[in-house]
Amino acid sequence: MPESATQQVLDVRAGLAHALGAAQSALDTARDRHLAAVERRNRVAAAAEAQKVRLAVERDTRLRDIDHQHHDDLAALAGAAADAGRRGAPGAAGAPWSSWAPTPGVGAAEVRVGRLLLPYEGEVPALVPLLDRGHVVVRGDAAASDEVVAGLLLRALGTTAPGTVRLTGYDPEQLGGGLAGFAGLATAGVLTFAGPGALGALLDELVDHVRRINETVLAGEHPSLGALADATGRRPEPWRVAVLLGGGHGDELSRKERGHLDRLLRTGAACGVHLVLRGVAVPQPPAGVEVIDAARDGTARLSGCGDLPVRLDEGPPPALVTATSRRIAEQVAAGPRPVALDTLLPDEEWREHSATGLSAPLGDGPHGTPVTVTLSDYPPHALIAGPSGTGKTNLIYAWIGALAARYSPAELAFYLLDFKEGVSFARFAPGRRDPSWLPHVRLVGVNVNTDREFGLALLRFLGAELRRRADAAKRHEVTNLAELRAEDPDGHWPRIVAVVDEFQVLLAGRDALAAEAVDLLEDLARRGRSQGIHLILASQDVSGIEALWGRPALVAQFSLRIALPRARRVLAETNPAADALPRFHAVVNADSGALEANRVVRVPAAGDREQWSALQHRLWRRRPPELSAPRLFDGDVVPRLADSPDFARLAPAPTVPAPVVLLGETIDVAARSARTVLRRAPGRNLAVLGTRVDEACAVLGTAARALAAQYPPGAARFSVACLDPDATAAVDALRPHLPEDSGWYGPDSVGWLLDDAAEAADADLAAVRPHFLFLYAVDAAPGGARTAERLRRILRQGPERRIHVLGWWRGAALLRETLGGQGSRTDAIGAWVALDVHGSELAPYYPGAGAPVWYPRPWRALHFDRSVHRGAEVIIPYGAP
Ligand SMILES: Nc1ncnc2c1ncn2[C@@H]1O[C@H](COP(=O)(O)OP(=O)(O)OP(=O)(O)O)[C@@H](O)[C@H]1O
Repeated sequence: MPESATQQVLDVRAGLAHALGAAQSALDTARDRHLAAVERRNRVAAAAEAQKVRLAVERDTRLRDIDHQHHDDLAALAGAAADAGRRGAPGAAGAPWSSWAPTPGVGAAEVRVGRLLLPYEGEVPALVPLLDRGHVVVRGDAAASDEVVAGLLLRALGTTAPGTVRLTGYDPEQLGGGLAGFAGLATAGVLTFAGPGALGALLDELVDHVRRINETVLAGEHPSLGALADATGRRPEPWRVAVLLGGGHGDELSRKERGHLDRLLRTGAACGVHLVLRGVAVPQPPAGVEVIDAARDGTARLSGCGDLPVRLDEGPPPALVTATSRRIAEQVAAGPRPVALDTLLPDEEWREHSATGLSAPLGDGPHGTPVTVTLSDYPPHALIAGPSGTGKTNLIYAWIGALAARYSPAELAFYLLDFKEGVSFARFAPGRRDPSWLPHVRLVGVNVNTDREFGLALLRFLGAELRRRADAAKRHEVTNLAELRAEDPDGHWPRIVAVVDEFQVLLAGRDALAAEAVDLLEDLARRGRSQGIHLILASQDVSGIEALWGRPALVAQFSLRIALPRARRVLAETNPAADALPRFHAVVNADSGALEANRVVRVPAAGDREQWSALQHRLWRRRPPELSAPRLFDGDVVPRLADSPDFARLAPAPTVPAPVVLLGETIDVAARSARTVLRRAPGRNLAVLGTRVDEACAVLGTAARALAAQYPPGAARFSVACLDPDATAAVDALRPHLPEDSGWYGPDSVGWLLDDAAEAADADLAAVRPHFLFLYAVDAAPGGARTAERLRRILRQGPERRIHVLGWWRGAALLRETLGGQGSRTDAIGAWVALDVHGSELAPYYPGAGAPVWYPRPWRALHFDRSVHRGAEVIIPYGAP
């Protein structure tokens, strides 16, 4: 056993040991597995953790990306909206008040009222459509609404040309106080108010206005005024913005008014009629009406901005409103900016023919189309009226320019006379600064207001031309200018246009001159039409011209009527069109002023010298070489003997049967010299009468120089006696112009001269050579009755014997004394020149019962020569050579 037991023990031990070992091994294995599993689990757990972190990061990144994208999209949208806002409301339509200034003509489609409240740092303006687009209804908080209305109006005014937006305010609650800042506009008519009871009338008027625009302006051709303006570049009618500030009571409008209001809200915008309503309920605003709901906190909802809240701008600073209103009113009062003269000029100059008439545009009509004016058989003559400063002269310039550019001088000739103070037509004649002239102009008369004779001279000249044309027509057996030109193609038959500005001066007064002028006018007006002679008479006020209205037949010939703003009576009595004309506009009416024939024309500025001279120089350079400069008659200029064509023609001749004495310039179209002929015949003496030394010396000096120019040396005897010290200088100045052997006498020596001449006058035979005695201040000759007796003998008998007195008496009565006193014969004085002597004093030297009409005026004289004159003529003494 022991052995076995031991063995057994050993076996058991071995078995145990084995089992232990196995167990140990299993344990180890198990442990290892456990460890591995733990490790694996740890790894998995760690991986799971990392994944979670990654996911979170990923999610955050994605969320951030989405945020950015969202933000960018929003910014892009808001930026685009802001851009669109700036484009839609440029300049004064959108600028902040701090830097606001009017930007007329930017053509804003919308105006800014505030900004959208967006989570975006840039600013997106909130805009509302107004001019040409729609209407605005403001509701809610009263103060905020007032500010919105003020802002809207100021922006509308600031984006348009002054005067092109007309406001009407209806403010029954505050009686205009709601628009107080804009009151300055009222002075220029840009803002008018409808009184508390006048809403109905205002709406009636606006509805009528819309109807008129639709019928007469749009006339089915354009859908709206805005479209018409886009198509033509011109806007014929202003915008009318009616601001109705109600009290917020729903019952304010009658049914009719409500109907009108609805109509205007629907149809007004196309016709430029816009409503800005505050406190006037509009239950169902139609499309095109923007509704602004203003809250007390300065936010608002705009119907055009959906749900986006809006922060309203503050109202414009009151000082800005008043200053802008004042400036706009000033600009409106000053009138529109002028159009350029060039708009009247043709593409090619001098292409037209005047055989049947003269047509030229005078400016443009309301739709921008030129308004053409024609002078022809009908209408033949024009009457223009415009109070001072309304542009009458400018209109005449424009007309002359438009005609002169179309017709060559062979087709058209102008005779221009201006009775106004000043020299408005002088620009057409060569001057000191500008030698050019308008080639068509044949005569320019300026500063003729005291020389009505010049107007008469023009009419006489035209009368003679009329006869010449009528004779030519008879010869060619034709009846009018067109036929004459066809029959006589080589003849020079331009149409004549005679313009007389301020013609009432010519016709004023009830004297012989006015009577003759009216007769001539009537004849010219009646017969001139067929002979191509057209009259344009212009006046500040034709209504006062009795000479015209007493002759309806004369007035009827002037069927072309042109009225400038506020001109009276030139149109028909029932035609008030001139009253409402804007500045620089005219009503042209080719049917004697009948209402239906009115055409309104905007006249371009032709007064500007630069624009004018460009045209005149161009035409002047093209003038035919044979054309002479026009005759310039300037009543303020003293003519010079050296310039006298008649003086230039005088030359020494072997025999001089009819010695010519020149005296001064006549007032006529041809610049003739007044003359008297000292034939060998009784009475051929000349008396100059009056106290004015310079003029008397000028007349005698001219006479002496003219006579001297006709004789070779020694062929005539010249004796000069100076008996008034004031005449010494003039007499001395004459010396170089008279022959060397002339005799010069003073108070001490004049007796010898008179003795000698009286003796020769008594002689049986005439002197071999003529003797001319120039006696300055005859009445001052010493010697009393003896001198007078000798003088009488010389005056009575001298001319028969070639002894002629050219004497200056310092009064008509003094001459009478020389002749033998009251009742004595005066026929020894065959010709006289009166200076400051009244017409009545001249009666003894004037044939017939009456006396000549003569009111002395500076540097003018009245000349009468009983051998040739029916009546006396006014002359202008020649001045310094
Ligand atoms: N169409 C126009 N556009 C711009 N300016 C004008 C126009 N017409 C006239 N004017 C300006 O208005 C002023 C007065 O014009 P104008 O001398 O022609 O008037 P008038 O009626 O002849 O006045 P008056 O009889 O006192 O001379 C001038 O300065 C002239 O340049």
